[in-house]
Amino acid sequence: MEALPNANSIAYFDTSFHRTIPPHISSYAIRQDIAKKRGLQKYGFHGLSYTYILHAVTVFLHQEPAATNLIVLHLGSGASMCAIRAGKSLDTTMGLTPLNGLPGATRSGAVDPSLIFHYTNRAGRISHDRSLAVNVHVTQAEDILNKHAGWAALTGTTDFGEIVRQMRAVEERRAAGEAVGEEEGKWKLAFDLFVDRVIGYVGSYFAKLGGEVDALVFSGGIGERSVELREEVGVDGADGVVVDIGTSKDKKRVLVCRTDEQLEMAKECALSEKFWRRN
Ligand SMILES: Nc1ncnc2c1ncn2[C@@H]1O[C@H](COP(=O)(O)OP(=O)(O)O)[C@@H](O)[C@H]1O
Ligand SMILES: CC(=O)OP(=O)(O)O
Ligand SMILES: [Mg+2]
Repeated sequence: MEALPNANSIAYFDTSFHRTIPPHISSYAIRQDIAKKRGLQKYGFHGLSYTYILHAVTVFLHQEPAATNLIVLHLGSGASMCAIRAGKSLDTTMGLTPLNGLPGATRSGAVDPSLIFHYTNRAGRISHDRSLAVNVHVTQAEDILNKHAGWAALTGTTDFGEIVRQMRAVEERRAAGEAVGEEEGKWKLAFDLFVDRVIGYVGSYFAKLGGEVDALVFSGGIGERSVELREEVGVDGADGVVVDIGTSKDKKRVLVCRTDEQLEMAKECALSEKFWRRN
């Protein structure tokens, strides 16, 4: 801003791609007058990434977006998934905020919302007795679930690659007959927990798309690089912007797409006529 004081600043909303999510999917089952007044609905995130991936994948498949159904996994420090029907977002795992859905580096992902009240209560169960409240205000719960949960809370690292390496090392030590402390089970717990949530949404989105899925697309640091995770979700593979890594057990196409949110923003700016008009 200081270096280019006369430049226009352009903001892109990471939620725009998800504006096509139908109301019965984007609404929460709460009073709708309050929901509308306060804007309490599913917005979804990683929209720039999904826009980029949809374009790259449809070019790769030689298919029109309007004729393409995908299940896309954006698995990075922040992780989400998207069901794309006829080139449009039908559902996504993040919600009103990025907290919902899959766990991530420091996010818990979906939890039973009542967990917050149990977490902040000494008794471990809901009570109206204030003396039982621990020194955690409910508003702090949002911070805890966003910034002090996920891999960081489960294992002490935010690096998923490290979790996979440690899990493998433990398995090797076990196989060699070495004693392994109970605490070392945390690596596998984090890995398996993530795989479980991912598979849960793959199944849900497969059903929502009526089984008509052109491809399952892996992206984000974990999706692009973790062969272990892809194997657990049912597939395996390589390198390039979009790579065909074969078919899953049910004969669905599996792709890996190196996503690029910055390039998507730059492209949208470059292609928008209005940004090139002189004032
Ligand atoms: N080979 C790998 N196996 C598993 N995880 C990996 C591998 N390489 C990178 N990662 C993980 O990818 C994550 C970062 O993904 P990225 O999409 O760059 O995140 P961000 O959301 O910060 O942009 C880190 O947790 C990193 O450990
Ligand atoms: C919503 C979002 O972009 O999350 P992250 O930056 O963690 O990927
Ligand atoms: Mg990210």
